[in-house]
Amino acid sequence: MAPHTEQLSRPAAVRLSGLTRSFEGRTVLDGIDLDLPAGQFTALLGHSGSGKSTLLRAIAGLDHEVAGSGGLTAPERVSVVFQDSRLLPWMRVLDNVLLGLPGKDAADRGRAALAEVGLAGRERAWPGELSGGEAQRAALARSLVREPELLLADEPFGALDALTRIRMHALLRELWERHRPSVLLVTHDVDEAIVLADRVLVLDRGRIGLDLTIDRPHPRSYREPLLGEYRERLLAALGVTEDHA
Ligand SMILES: Nc1ncnc2c1ncn2[C@@H]1O[C@H](COP(=O)(O)OP(=O)(O)OP(=O)(O)O)[C@@H](O)[C@H]1O
Repeated sequence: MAPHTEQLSRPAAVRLSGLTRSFEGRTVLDGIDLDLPAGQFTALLGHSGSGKSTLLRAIAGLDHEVAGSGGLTAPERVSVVFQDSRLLPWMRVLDNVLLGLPGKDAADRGRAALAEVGLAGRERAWPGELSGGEAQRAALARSLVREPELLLADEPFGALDALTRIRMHALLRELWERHRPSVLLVTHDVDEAIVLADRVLVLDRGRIGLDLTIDRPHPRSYREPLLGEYRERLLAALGVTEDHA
């Protein structure tokens, strides 16, 4: 894995400067400064209500009321994956993947993307016929076929069972290795962040409370003892002590 210093020398895919967001007078994001270098896999942790989705929506360009002293830059091709697949139930899986995709070779690209996520042969299935994990695979295919420079993922595995989650982790990391988009993964799960990401941010009281580089080779295992040190630092930043555990 490239060391953090090397990553920082790459051009920033996302640059936030003084990003602020309030709802009804309550400040949720309080002047966030952040660079996400191109091609970096970053995870964002934080308590429920800390503003993770708000930050992600701002970066995705979905929030027009966000304010910033120096602004917000993000790449043109951005894909977003949510906790639910958001597949349209009246369209077959391949048509969901292709929705709005230009080009004569779109269908071939869509089929290739489905094959990449392990859904070859399911092109004509209806979303309702897919399991939760398969639906999320289809959602990933829909994102990847657009060749995003930035993939924003908001708890994409939050609704899946533990075994499916582990398989999806391996798949996401594999897809990242192959396509190298910048990734910002919002999660509640400290282990998911440590196993997948090369950099983990903790959002706390409207600011980035901790910015941690996970300098360990991939693939990583949850049982890897050296990851324990990162886990402890992240849990401490989240205010989780042994008493809470
Ligand atoms: N459209 C909105 N109107 C009013 N308040 C909002 C709106 N969107 C978000 N908030 C508030 O902003 C705060 C941050 O919400 P956000 O969804 O970003 O948190 P989160 O860290 O993603 O939470 P969770 O982990 O539970 O999904 C919450 O207190 C929420 O109620």
